[in-house]
Amino acid sequence: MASVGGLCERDLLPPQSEASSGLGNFWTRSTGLREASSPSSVHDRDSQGCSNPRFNDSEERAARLALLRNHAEIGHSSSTTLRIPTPRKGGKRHHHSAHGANQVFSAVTQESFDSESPDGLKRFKPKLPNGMPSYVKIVEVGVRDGLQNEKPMVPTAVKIELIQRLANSGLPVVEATSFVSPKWVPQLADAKDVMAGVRDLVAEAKDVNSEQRFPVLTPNLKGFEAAVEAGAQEVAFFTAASESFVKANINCNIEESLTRYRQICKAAKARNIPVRGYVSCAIACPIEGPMSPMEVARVAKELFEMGCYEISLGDTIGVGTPGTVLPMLEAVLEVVPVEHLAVHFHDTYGQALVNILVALQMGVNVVDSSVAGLGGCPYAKGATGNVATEDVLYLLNGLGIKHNVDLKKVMEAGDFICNHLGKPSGSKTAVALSKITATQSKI
Ligand SMILES: CC(C)(COP(=O)([O-])OP(=O)([O-])OC[C@H]1O[C@@H](n2cnc3c(N)ncnc32)[C@H](O)[C@@H]1OP(=O)([O-])[O-])[C@@H](O)C(=O)NCCC(=O)NCCSC(=O)C[C@@](C)(O)CC(=O)[O-]
Repeated sequence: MASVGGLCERDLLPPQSEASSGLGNFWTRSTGLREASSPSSVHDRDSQGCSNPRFNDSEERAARLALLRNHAEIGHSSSTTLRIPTPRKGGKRHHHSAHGANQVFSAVTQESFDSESPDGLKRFKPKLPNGMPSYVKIVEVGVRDGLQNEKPMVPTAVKIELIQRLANSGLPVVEATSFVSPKWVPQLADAKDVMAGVRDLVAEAKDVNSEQRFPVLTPNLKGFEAAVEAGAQEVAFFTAASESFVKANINCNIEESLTRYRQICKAAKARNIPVRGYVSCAIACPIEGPMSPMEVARVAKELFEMGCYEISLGDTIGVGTPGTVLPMLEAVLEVVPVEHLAVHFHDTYGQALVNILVALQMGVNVVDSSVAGLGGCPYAKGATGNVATEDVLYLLNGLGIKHNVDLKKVMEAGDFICNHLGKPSGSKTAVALSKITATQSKI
């Protein structure tokens, strides 16, 4: 077993792992519905690049939502309530005495250990709620969303090396930079040079028909043309559910942003370039406060209908909890199929992972994250970066969900950029694992 810096591979796994194959079977057994498949390649996707149709029709989706409600009863009044039912036996609420509860607990824990772990270590077998995807695509946004918030200029060579390291970890998507106004985002003024530095990586990914993509942000046609000229093979644009945020971020209103993006979609379609769309402030806006799920859904639907193959729903300031994320996702799922959705959580209040769990339960299988939790929001004081990629990988490992990313290499990329920035990692997983030595570790 490989060991790096006192860390060995098993340290990178939570107290259970590698059981993704059982997940889908469990889903199929419990529901009688078709098992969701992992996308073999993003190139297999439909005209705008989508595959892995997780819900073919609204009946399946309704069935999943019904299942979810069994786990968490959802109130449909204006303030949503989540109620986790207590265990039932014989149709009645079942109350354990303290002694009984201990007996039940020890039986459960013994059953839950996997005695056939290949390395002889005790691991918990994943015991998952229904409806989880068997594969999750991670969209790494640290180089763009993370670094755009850093005041000191990061040298182009450091950005290029960071992209190379992240790509080398197996991450299927690494957002490389933004072709935005350098007056608005000075940190990314070197977009053209960054793309020149990763040109070989981008070309190689295309040549070998690999899954790997290096999209760039483009806020208008000018940015799109510059991105294409610099060799971009995929672009993303961004609007929001909040008028004030759109004005602050791209100096126009929501409708004007949609008009710009229809132009980009048309130009991108002519060149066969896949387009991703972001809806910021999907939960709340730093200027306007809480957002209506219906407005988030309306904007997401517009982006989907104009040709975005994926819509990423951003909790830009990281204020969401399952209580607000769930009704937002429900509203969006009414108008955009789940296989076209991604979630993008910032972790300001430490809610990102639990929100991701809710999204997974809803069938979403694309998660944006940022190495070492880099980032923030220039319009919201105190807002922290995206959920750390390392933390998402640890969660997925624990759930037995495939992701095809090497956590150790992501941690090394995180060390690289944190050393450069002179700041500690924002990833709890990276911090914890970096303190564990191979001999100490029992996990
Ligand atoms: C959209 C604009 C350009 C409008 O800005 P504007 O000032 O209204 O634009 P303009 O058309 O009047 O042009 C002003 C100047 O910018 C130039 N310009 C115009 N366009 C470009 C371009 N593409 N690339 C380079 N230069 C450009 C243009 O040529 C001109 O140059 P000048 O004549 O003054 O020398 C500006 O507001 C902008 O660049 N905004 C970008 C803001 C940004 O990048 N925000 C962060 C990304 S969003 C985000 O992080 C959220 C997300 C996606 O992660 C999800 C989440 O967390 O919710």
